[in-house]
Amino acid sequence: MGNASKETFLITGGSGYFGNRLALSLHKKGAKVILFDIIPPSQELPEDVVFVQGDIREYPDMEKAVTGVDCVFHIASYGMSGREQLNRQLIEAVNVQGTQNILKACVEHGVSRLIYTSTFNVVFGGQVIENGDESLPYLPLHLHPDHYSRTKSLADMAVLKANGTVLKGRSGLLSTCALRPAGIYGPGEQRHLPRIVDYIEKGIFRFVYGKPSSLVEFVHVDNLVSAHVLAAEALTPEKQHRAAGQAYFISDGRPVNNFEFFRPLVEGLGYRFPTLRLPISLIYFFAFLTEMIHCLIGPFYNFQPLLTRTEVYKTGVTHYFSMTKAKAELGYEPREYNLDEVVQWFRSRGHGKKCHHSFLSRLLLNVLFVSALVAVSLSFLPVVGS
Ligand SMILES: NC(=O)c1ccc[n+]([C@@H]2O[C@H](COP(=O)([O-])OP(=O)(O)OC[C@H]3O[C@@H](n4cnc5c(N)ncnc54)[C@H](O)[C@@H]3O)[C@@H](O)[C@H]2O)c1
Repeated sequence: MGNASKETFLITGGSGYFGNRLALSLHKKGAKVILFDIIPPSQELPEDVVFVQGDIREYPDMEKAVTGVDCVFHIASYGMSGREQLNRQLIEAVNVQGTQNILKACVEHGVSRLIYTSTFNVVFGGQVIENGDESLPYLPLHLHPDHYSRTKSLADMAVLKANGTVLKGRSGLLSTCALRPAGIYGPGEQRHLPRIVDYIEKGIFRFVYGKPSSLVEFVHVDNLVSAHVLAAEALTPEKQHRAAGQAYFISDGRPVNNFEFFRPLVEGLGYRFPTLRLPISLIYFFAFLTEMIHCLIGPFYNFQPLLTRTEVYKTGVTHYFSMTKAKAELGYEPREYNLDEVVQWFRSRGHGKKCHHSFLSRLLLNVLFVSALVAVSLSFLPVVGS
């Protein structure tokens, strides 16, 4: 990794799944790594990896953290999935104001490189995208059905706009870029996989939805780490600041049907893959109802919605991107991974089918499931007399 072994990297959101993995990789290469997060890392870190507890919403915290740093990986975010998606104020404060604080702190304290971990969602809002590239415009902000995607988009714009800002107190400019990953997977991933395994184990994963030909993408955590390391290099003068002011989509480069992608996990844990396929419009409506109900009773009982609308189209509507720009400009070469290590990770923690449900409990689950479906379908019908 060139000169990076002598450099100091700050990772915001460093206690999260991806931030932590990036930290370990940079540390292995001999770099000095500082993790910045509101919560301490859940895993033990090598002794010389520094953890700074702080909040990106607090500018003084950021000022302290960036002092003496060569390059920032801005990864901290809030509101991506589940019930978090519905906490609008916090999402805005972390994703937008937090990003502005970091950019300001970099300029004020002479940090010359910043890589932002963005998302596919900045251009995707439920429309079909086949082999899209970075020339695609941002999705108009009012079309984002969820706050997370809208605020990630605002942060992505702010980061790219800050590229070329004159640094205070030293010569030089701030170089920034945005990496826009697909859904992240890998052993120990905590955001999506445990929820999916929970649904499989509770017998809720009994159907798939959308067309079998719909394609989405994922990125293995280590491919995403390599893209970030390459992006940090591509912002240096040695690489002619090649990535400065640029955005890159990052995935494994293998479009796949969302549910087929998870088949090895379902079957690897000893469960039957569902054969029932439902129309995506029905599931979208169900997600809409769940969000409405959450809106009403969320302040008293903040339950985890089964699915949100964004999750429905992220999993059921075709959207995949070309890796040509990342390959050409960053030298990104995704390695091939499968879900074997993920299955092993869950199995080694006691997951996997152990015994068969009794006939009665299976019957009860089926009755519950069919009743829920009938209730949702009936709510599509106009009310008699109205
Ligand atoms: N997980 C995915 O599938 C996915 C897909 C596309 C993009 N991304 C982006 O990748 C990045 C990493 O994702 P992840 O799954 O590792 O997320 P994560 O939730 O595991 O990590 C985010 C970290 O940010 C920290 N954080 C939140 N608010 C903070 C604050 N105010 N101050 C300081 N730290 C704060 C959290 O404590 C957490 O440790 C995020 O920016 C996310 O938007 C993730």
